[in-house]
Amino acid sequence: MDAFVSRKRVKVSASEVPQDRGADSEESTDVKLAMLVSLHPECLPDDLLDVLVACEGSVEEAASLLQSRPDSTAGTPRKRAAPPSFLGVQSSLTNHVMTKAEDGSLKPFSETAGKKSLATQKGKTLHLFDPQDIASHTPCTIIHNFLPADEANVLLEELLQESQHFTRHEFQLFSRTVKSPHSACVYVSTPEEQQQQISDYTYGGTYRAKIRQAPRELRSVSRKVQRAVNEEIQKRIREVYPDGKKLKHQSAKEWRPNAAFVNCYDGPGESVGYHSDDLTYLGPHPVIGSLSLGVEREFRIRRVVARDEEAGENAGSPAQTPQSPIKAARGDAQGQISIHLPHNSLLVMHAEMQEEWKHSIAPAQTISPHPIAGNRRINITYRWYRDTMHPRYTPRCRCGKSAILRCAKNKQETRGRYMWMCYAGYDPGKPGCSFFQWAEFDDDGDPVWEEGRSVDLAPKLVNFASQG
Ligand SMILES: O=C(O)CCC(=O)C(=O)O
Ligand SMILES: [Fe+2]
Repeated sequence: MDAFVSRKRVKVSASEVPQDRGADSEESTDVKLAMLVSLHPECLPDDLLDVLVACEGSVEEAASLLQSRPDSTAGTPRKRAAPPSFLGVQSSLTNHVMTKAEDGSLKPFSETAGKKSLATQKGKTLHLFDPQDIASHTPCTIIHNFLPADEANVLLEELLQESQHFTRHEFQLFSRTVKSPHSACVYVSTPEEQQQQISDYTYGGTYRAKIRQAPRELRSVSRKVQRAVNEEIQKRIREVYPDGKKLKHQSAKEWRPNAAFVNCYDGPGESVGYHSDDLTYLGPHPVIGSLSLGVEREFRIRRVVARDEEAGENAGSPAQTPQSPIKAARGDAQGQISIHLPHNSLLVMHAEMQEEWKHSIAPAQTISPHPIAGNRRINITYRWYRDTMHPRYTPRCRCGKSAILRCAKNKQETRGRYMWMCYAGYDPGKPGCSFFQWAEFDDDGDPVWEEGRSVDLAPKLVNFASQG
């Protein structure tokens, strides 16, 4: 996961400043907001943003202001509104598009707006349930009741057992150590890979000590996930992408998961802030298969709006770029879309997702307990790390660490280009070296290195499905 964690921006000298570095200032607002959300998951992000603005962007001041105010104080951010009462009711997932009305209650979308244009407004949430609506208006597709019921339960039980080993990612916020508002663990296929992940791979810029070998059900289910995700990718290409062709830099190969992040959200307050997933090992335009088990929760997404797009003539009407082949719900540049993820649903985050959208699991005020998981939700994101992006091949910054890959978002001239950056830009408290290099990829999204560089030495991660 590309961390919602704080990333202190490193100043680089003028000669090293790429045109798009302005993207960072926009990013940092998100990151600052994510910090506040992780500190105050009970508050609405919009309200936290107001506090952040009032404190002229100082997270430290905003955090101390929020801390010092009793709940009853006027101006204190509102507590989150109660979630819809139909949370957890999987059988009603047909053709209901709900949106929040002025008074905060959920109303059928048809009552609050014209049926055809799925419009969201700043600060509003558009709730989508129907797989067809989700496929048409978001960069995701969903399959409900994905596994046979028994198989889903066995997998859930296995991962609930595993969850005793999960840890909370810790990060530094000024003088405080802040913990991620949910626990997680990374899984790979073999003990050798486990070691390699600990020593070579970073997550959101930091090395992780907790990597485990994928247990039986997690691997076995991956075969079904692999098949379904490949089918969904082909369907997406045929039905949605321009000229029925894969996106530029999207891999043309079969999607073969070889790593999984498993998250546990224990209770309604646990969450993950808005982020996009780290591209460093996935490469450009990755596809991710995300299986949800246990308590139903809301997966919220919002499109990343470049500053020039927001200020310019496209404001309120997101551009339809080649990478963004679907016309997103109008105005969702400002509002957000909520996709409800019931037990045993497979969400496919398609190739256009990570570069152009951010996603989160919003805290809920109430949840419907699950008969096996109680208050817990388990989520597995099956990922395919590219052999060609092994940390032995990717550039090292002047700190001697593997650089991280990011996509430029802000300026029209450079939007969509990729860059290698010093990992410390993600790790607050570390000065970093301000390393920067544009990243070049071929049409299939594999890196193009300078001539003579060998890329056959690193051990390849083993595909889960190829294991017994
Ligand atoms: O829990 C989820 O559905 C999303 C998790 C996620 O975003 C991640 O692991 O990067
Ligand atoms: Fe994520």
